[in-house]
Amino acid sequence: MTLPAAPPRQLISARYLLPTWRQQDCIEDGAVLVYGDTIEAIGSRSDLHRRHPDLPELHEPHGLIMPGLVNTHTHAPMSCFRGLADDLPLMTWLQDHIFPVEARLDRETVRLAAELSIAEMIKSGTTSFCDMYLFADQVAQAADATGMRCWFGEVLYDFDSPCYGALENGLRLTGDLIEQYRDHSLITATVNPHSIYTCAPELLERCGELAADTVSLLVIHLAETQFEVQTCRERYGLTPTRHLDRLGLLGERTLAAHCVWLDDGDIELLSKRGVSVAHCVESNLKLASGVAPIPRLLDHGVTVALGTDGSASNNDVDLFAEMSSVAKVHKGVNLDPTVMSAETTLRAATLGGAEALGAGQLIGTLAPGKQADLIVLDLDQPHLTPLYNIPSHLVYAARGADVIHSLIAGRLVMKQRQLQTIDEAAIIAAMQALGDRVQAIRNTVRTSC
Ligand SMILES: CSC[C@H]1O[C@@H](n2cnc3c(O)ncnc32)[C@H](O)[C@@H]1O
Ligand SMILES: [Zn+2]
Repeated sequence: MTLPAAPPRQLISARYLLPTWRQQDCIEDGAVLVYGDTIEAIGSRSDLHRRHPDLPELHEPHGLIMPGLVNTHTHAPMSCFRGLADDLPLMTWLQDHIFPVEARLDRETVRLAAELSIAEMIKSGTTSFCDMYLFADQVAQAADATGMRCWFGEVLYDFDSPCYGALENGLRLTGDLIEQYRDHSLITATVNPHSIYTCAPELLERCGELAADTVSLLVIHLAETQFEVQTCRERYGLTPTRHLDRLGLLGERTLAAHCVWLDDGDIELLSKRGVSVAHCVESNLKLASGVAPIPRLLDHGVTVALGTDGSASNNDVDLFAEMSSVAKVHKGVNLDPTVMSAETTLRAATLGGAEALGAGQLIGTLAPGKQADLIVLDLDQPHLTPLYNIPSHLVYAARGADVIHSLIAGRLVMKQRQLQTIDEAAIIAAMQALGDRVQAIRNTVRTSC
C-alpha cells in the first residue's frame, strides 16, 4: 500500500480540543491548523476559519481532538503469540513457552505480526511506539510502510539469536541500524540489552558504550520480578538498578521497562541519573510480577511513561485500557484514591512517553511547531455522556474503539475507523493462517523437549 500524502495545509476541528493532559487547557469548538507534518496553530475553530477560510477541513461536531498516545514498551511482533501461553509467572512463561517458539521465528512472521500490532495500536489511539524484538528491522519496515512513528531495537542477550547468530553480529547490527535510520523523520533505532539476567556485565557495558557513542536511547527490562532481584543480589551483591549503575548504564537516555521491585535507594538513583520508566501495569499484573511504585517514582521527579509490553503478556496493545488499569491499581494498592489522578495518568500516556523517548519537544502535546500526531474521538456515545471533565472520561470511561481518526506527522492514517495505510482484512487473514503454523511449531517444540 502506498502512503497517502498529507495535504500541504489542513484544518482538524471538533467540539473539544484538549492539547495537553490538563482539563484547564481544553478549548471548546477548537481546531488545529496543520502544515505538512507540523502543527502551525491551535485555537478556536471560528478564529482559525476566519484566518484560513478555504482550507480542507476535517470537522467532528461531537468529537474531541487530543495528542496521540505514546506506547513506550512493546514487543509488537508478539501479537502472533497472543493467547499461546497464559496464567504463568514470567520466568516459566518466557523459558518454557516463549523463548522456544521465538527461537524458530523468521523475518516474514515478525513483519506480519508487527503490522498487525501497528493496526491495533492505530485503532486504539497510539501514534508512537517503542519496540524491542528479534528481526527488529522488520518492525521498522512495518512502521515505515504504515506511516507509524517508531523507536525500535534488536534485542541483545548472551545467547545466539535466530536473527543475527552470535552476539558480536548483534552489536554490529545495532550500530548499522542506528546509522541507517539516523535521518529518518519517523523511525529511530535504539540499543536494547534485554535484561540483567540474560546479559553478562561485559555485554551491558558494551551496550552502554554503544548508546553513548551513537547518542542513542538504551532500552532494558529492569527489576521486573523478585526473582530478578534475588538472582542479581546472589550474582553481583547488588540490586539490578545498582548493578546497572555500576556498569554505567543509567542516564538521561536510559528507558527502563517495568521497575517493579525497587528499594528507596534504587528510586533515588533512577531520579538522580534521569532514567525514565516505562510502566507496564497490565503485563505486570497478568504475570503476577507485582505493582511498580509509580507514585513514589513520580514524587522523586522520575519521568513515568506507559507501555503495554507485548500482546502475549497483556494481551493487547490498547493504551486506553492501560490508562484505566494504571489509575485504578495504584489507588487500590496505596489505599488512596488521590494517587494517579486522571490527569497524571493521561500525562504519562502522552507527554511522559514523549519525554521518555527524548522527544518531548516533538510530540506528546499539541502546540505550534510540534509534529501533527493527533487523534479524534467520537464523544457521542452512551459511555461518554454526560461530560464534565475530559481527562476523567479518557482514563476511566473511553475505549480505544472510540478513536475515529488518527494523524501521524500530518498524515491521516485512520479515517472513520478505516485504516488508510494498512489492508486490515488482509493482515487479519494472513495472521489467522500464521497462527496455525505457530501452533504446529509449538507442537514440534513440545514433543522434542
Ligand atoms: C527478543 S525481544 C524481547 C524479548 O523479551 C521477551 N519478553 C516479552 N515480555 C517480556 C517481559 O515482560 N520481561 C522480559 N522479557 C520479555 C520476549 O519474549 C522477547 O524474547
Ligand atoms: Zn518487555
